[in-house]
This record gives sequence, structure tokens and C-alpha cells, in this order.
Amino acid sequence: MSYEKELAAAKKAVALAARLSQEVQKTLLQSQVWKKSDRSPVTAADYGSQAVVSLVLERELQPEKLSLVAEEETGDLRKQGSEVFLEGITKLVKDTLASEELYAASSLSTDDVLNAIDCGKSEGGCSGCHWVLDPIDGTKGFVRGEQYAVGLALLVEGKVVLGVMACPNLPLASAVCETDKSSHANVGCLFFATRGSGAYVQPLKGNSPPQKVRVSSNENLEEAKFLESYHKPIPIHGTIAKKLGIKALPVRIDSQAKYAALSRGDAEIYLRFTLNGYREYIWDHAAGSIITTEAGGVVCDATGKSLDFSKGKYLAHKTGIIVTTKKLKPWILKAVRESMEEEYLYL
Ligand SMILES: Nc1ncnc2c1ncn2[C@@H]1O[C@H](COP(=O)(O)O)[C@@H](OP(=O)(O)O)[C@H]1O
Ligand SMILES: [Mg+2]
Ligand SMILES: [Mg+2]
Ligand SMILES: [Mg+2]
Repeated sequence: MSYEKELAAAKKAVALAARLSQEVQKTLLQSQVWKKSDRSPVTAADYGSQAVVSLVLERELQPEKLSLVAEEETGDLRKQGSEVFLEGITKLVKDTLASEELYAASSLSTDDVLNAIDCGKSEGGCSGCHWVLDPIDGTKGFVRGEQYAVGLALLVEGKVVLGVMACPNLPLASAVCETDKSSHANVGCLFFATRGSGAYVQPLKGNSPPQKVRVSSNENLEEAKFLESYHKPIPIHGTIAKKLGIKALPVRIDSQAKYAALSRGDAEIYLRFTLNGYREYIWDHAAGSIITTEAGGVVCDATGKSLDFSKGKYLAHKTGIIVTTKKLKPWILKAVRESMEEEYLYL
């Protein structure tokens, strides 16, 4: 199956959500960053992006019934005292949809926006079709004015078959090379992939045609570049990198933009070990993983097994996520195994 219609809808939804997020990021104040019950940050862009994607997918794919597994919930938005925040989100969603002539969004109410966000309550699973959305992935990066992504994927019978990811602040050239950070001219990428058809990137702005992306062909580990999350240093990453003989320091990037960067060869390795049995959500990996695998890369856990997206909103995997190229995978798994043994971590 080619998923042409689904891909077109997903690209439209993600591009519009990215536009909304860029508007919010321009003027975001610290006081507009809310904390969820788990203390993680959330902004009008997270809620607005989820509403836009939900509304666009519903409209583009009707009469199909939409099943969406998405990060944000409306509990806090429905509480007393949230009215002004919710009005602001509704205006953002309306303005964003109005920029697409097809959408007459002028009558959109706060309730419509709440319902669109609530549409993301699906639990996913191993049967049928489910969309998986991280409306703003890397909210911490977004708040800092740095990297973040809008990631949307389609699960069919428990497997990711399509992924679209907008990285509004990612350089069109490389995420890893020294770039002029004050320049906003050459940033903004839209990555996409469908199963069996390769991975592509196009600029978010303008009408340039998509270009196929491939992972790096570098086999020299001394020169390999390695990515990790921004938020917390993970000691085992250093042990693994040392064993592999990687010379450069890790490059820290927020969000699934790490998968995107690796898929076009900016780096060869992305390691994601977490502390204290943290459970990974499928929306933090679904879009990124298909983009990387379609670009010729591999995404697996510390035992070398592919990630399993079929068990609901949490990923079912053994400790650690490894994203790399096919050629480097055996070396990395060996270094991972040895490092884990040294640190008394067991699979
Ligand atoms: N301490 C922490 N800080 C930030 N994100 C964390 C985190 N622990 C887990 N996460 C998860 O990691 C995601 C960010 O990925 P990365 O670390 O690659 O930037 C977050 O997605 P959101 O930003 O969508 O909530 C969140 O789901
Ligand atoms: Mg979050
Ligand atoms: Mg996320
Ligand atoms: Mg998020």
C-alpha cells in the first residue's frame, strides 16, 4: 500500500502545526510555560499543534474515523483560571487554519479546540490504524528557542508505516557542523518517509522539491559523530563512546531532530539510555524511527531488537535505544554490552 493520501494529509497537518509553533516561539515568555502534573513543561504551542493536527487529519481523511495517540490532554485547560490561556490557543489554531484557504475556521470555538485535543486519547495497539503524534517534541528546547520537532506517524497493525517530522529550527545543511547561530535564513526542514519508499527532506519554507536522504557511510569510529539528549548527562554514553574510540564530544540536541539529523548523515550514532527505568512513549520515537530506517539506518534496543510500537502508548523495549547505521551496529552493540557489564547493568 502506498499511503499517498495519508502522507499528503500528514505533511499538511505537520507543516501547519509547525507554522503555529513558530508563531508561539517568537514571543514566548517564561510565564507562558505551564507545568504538567509530572513537572514537565507545556505551552500553547503543544496544545495548539495537537489541535491543528487533529483537525487537519480529521478533515483530510474523512469519512475515516480518526484514531490518534497523542501526548497532550485537556485536564489543565478545562480547570478554572485557564480561560484566557485557552482563548489564546483557540485564536492561534483559528489563525493557523485560516492561512490555508481551504479551512473556514472562523467559527471554531474553545470547545472545538478542546475536543480536537481530546481526540488524541486513543491507546494505539497492535490492530488497526492509529496516528501517533508528538505535537511539540523537545518542549524544553522549544522554550529555550532551540531545537524541537513536530512528529507524526501512522501505525498499521502495530508497525510504523509512515512518518512526517517538522524541525523548524534545524539547519538545512548540518545540525552538527559549526553554523552561525544568529542566522535564521537557512533553517526549517520537513522530513518524511513511508515504508519501502525511502526518506526525504524538503525545506519547510518555499516550494523546493523533496530530496532523498541517506545515513552516513562513514565506518571510521574515530571520526564518528554522536548525538544525545540535551537534558541529562547519562554516564554510560561516555563509557560506550570511549570504548568505540569516538574522539568528538557528544552533540546535544533536543527532540527527534536527532533522528532526522542522523538520517541525512549529520552524525552516525544517537544513544538514548535513561535513568531509573523511565518508560519511553511511542510518540517520542515513531516518526523518527521510520525516517531513520528508510534512510538506511537502524533503530534498536540494547539487545539489538527493533522497537515495538504495538503495545499501547509506551514502547516495549529493553534498556536503551540505539540509532545508527547498519555498518556500525555490530560495533556499537558490542560496546554497549561491555559497558553495561562494567556498570553492573543487566539486560
Ligand atoms: N527529564 C526530561 N526532560 C525532558 N524530556 C524528558 C525527560 N525525561 C523524559 N523526557 C521525554 O523526552 C522527550 C524529549 O526528548 P529528548 O530528550 O530527545 O529531547 C520529551 O518529549 P516532550 O518534549 O515532547 O515532552 C519527554 O517525553
Ligand atoms: Mg512533553
Ligand atoms: Mg516528546
Ligand atoms: Mg511533546
